[in-house]
Amino acid sequence: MIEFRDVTKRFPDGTLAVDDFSLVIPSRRITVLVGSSGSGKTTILRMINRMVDPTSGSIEIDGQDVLSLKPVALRRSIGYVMQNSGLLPHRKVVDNIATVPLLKGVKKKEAREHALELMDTVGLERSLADRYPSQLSGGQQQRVGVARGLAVDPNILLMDEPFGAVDPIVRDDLQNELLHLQRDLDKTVVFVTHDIDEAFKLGDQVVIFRKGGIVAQKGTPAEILADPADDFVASFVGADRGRRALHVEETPTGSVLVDSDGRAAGVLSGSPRGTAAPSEAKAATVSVAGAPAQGEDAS
Ligand SMILES: Nc1ncnc2c1ncn2[C@@H]1O[C@H](COP(=O)(O)OP(=O)(O)OP(=O)(O)O)[C@@H](O)[C@H]1O
Repeated sequence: MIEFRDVTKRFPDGTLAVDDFSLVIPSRRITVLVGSSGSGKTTILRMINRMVDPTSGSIEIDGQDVLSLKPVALRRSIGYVMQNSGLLPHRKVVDNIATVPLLKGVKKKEAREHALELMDTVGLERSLADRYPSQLSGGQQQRVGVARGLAVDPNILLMDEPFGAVDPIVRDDLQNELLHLQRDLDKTVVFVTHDIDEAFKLGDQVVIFRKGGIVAQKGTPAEILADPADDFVASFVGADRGRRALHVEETPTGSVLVDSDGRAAGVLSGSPRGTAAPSEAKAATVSVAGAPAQGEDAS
């Protein structure tokens, strides 16, 4: 579990990037930070691995204050995937993936072998191993970025708009692969995006920011869709335009909240079957399959 407590970040030039931010990020789930540009999402992400340190407040990973951990060691133990993949242009794919293990002293042969296995994991042909990043498509480069993020077998994977620069079809593929990976590898993923559709697709927990870094709402996608906190959230998630107008469909296993595209947005429980209408969903317990269990904190 990662916990932000009353965290504020003011940069030396006076910019208040994060103001009194608190959040619990459950282990082995995907938490998505989504919202306006400049609302502090990247700064929050970077405070987890000490690329940025808070001005006040605390950030704990499994009860340990990150400020008590050495920044370099912490950074090398947490996966980080960024937009445009951040690959080193003069290094082959396999060496890009092996960068951090090599820095940590893993033998070259072993690091390369593991890198090839990671190429399998993220759906890259091993025949691409000796290419340079510029010889790959954007989607392939992002997969290399994900493989590199996984190379130290981190418990935590930070992803800063990792799929922002690829076309919608490739993006959809990469999102699906991330969901599969998460199911198989059980990482704690913190994911930053501008795209609310991406946030709802990937997030077990979604945190919506408004301008000024204020948290407008946090919850499971189903909770947010069923009960937007205010007009800003309703507009941001499209609920006000009916784009996501929710209705309840009965299935053999219970009541399922379905959006206007026919996608299941969540499962309703706590209301008698057949009686839950969208407006009543507020009163019901809404949960998304795979959402964090209460009190779970192991990583
Ligand atoms: N090193 C820095 N020095 C001064 N101000 C900074 C620095 N890094 C970020 N900021 C400012 O802090 C605020 C939050 O930036 P941040 O990058 O965290 O937002 P964001 O929500 O990730 O934005 P985007 O979605 O556009 O990437 C912005 O006003 C930004 O200009």
